[in-house]
Amino acid sequence: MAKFQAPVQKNDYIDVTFEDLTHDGNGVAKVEGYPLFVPNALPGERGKIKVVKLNKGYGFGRLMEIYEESEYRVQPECPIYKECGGCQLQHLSYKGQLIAKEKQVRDVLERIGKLDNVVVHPVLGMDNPWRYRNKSQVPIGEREGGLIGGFYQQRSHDIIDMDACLIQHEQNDIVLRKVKEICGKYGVRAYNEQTHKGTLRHVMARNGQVTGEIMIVFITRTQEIPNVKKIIQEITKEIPGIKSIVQNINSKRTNVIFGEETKVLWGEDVIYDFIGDIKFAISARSFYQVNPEQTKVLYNKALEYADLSGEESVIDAYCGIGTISLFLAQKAKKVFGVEIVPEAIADAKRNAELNDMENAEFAVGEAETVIPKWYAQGNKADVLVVDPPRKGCDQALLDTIIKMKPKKVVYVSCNPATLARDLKILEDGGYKTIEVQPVDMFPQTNHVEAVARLELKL
Ligand SMILES: C[S@@+](CC[C@H](N)C(=O)[O-])C[C@H]1O[C@@H](n2cnc3c(N)ncnc32)[C@H](O)[C@@H]1O
Repeated sequence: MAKFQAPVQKNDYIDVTFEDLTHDGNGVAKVEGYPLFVPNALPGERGKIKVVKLNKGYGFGRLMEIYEESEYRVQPECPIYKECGGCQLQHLSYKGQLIAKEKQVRDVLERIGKLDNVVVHPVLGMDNPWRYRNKSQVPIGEREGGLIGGFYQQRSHDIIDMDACLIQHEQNDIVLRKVKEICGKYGVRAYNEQTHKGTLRHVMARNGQVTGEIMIVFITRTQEIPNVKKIIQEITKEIPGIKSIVQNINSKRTNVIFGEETKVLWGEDVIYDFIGDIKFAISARSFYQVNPEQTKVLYNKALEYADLSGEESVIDAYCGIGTISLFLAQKAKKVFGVEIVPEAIADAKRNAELNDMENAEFAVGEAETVIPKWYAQGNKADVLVVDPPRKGCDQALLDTIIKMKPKKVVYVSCNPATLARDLKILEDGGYKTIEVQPVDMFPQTNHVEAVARLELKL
């Protein structure tokens, strides 16, 4: 077999023009068609790079000098942007981010979904693309006897201590600073991955941005937290708005954050928040969208695409705590939600009651198991909504949708690549993708959400 020969050598210094941006925020330059991915470079820029790694079909470079800057390049706002892995696009203006995200969605729909003619609308962005996150979840470490907490440095497990995160709601910054200070003062040791000793692994803070209610979750290796009573006393005194303090125990040697056991240390087991007029109870383990302002935009778009008259039976697959289900239930005859996390389904049932909605029912289980079972029992939906995790829908669910033939499918996605893959399967199975609306739920990062409207072809 012929040995692979790249048109450049490792450690070469070369001048390039950047043509594109990858989905993970790297600039792309091509040398004789061979792509080189370069962090921090932007489309339209010219500069000098050092070639640092060569793979068979692509390589990596380091940006050494920019000769011509993109009109969209800006100074990153955050002082730890370079070290922290949380944001990838702070060096691109917000207008530039929206243009790049629209292109990203359009490109994968064409490349993976083979959908050349689908209408992709401009991304719906935020007026203020900062301080939007309602949830902060950080690993805890130690330095000079005190506790530190923040993000892992890119491609490492070294913790960058963080006092403020500019995409985080200010309330969560305050909570995290206080928790580090108070727990450190009372002798709580951070968990050490190497020795598998110490107590505190992660801290999660979540706030209801409409209600101002706060939940803190301590994720610990051990059942006991030293001086826990004093810690709680001080936290509840120092943090206004605190409604719930919860402990989750994860005693395994693992990268997975949460363990199986969750117990309430103080206050309620949930906090409450509103999206639009609907009130939601949110427990520690339940998924809840991190950007509430844009969630309303996203759910209203899903509701618009479902185009309900009040007579429809609707299935909401991957329903979480029933957020989309209850939005749809306002306009549908009946909504059936399915979700794999039992705590989330308990929240969903509580949420239906909380809002006096009697036309929503919820089931625990895998969407790909429960929905085929419903179909086998003769149950059908007029409209089916899916909002899967990043890996997209399971093939068994897509097969059932194709057999069940709901007139409309609304696909909410946080990963354009799996969205495109699944739309292709649904298109091959008799659906037409009419339009796709990207929504920027995650400004400053490379992530983008999108909602697609599909109709059954006649
Ligand atoms: C992107 S979230 C969407 C949740 C909800 N629609 C919302 O907007 O808040 C995906 C949800 O799917 C759930 N999930 C993951 N795999 C699943 C599966 N195989 N079957 C059902 N639910 C699943 C997750 O627990 C999570 O709540």
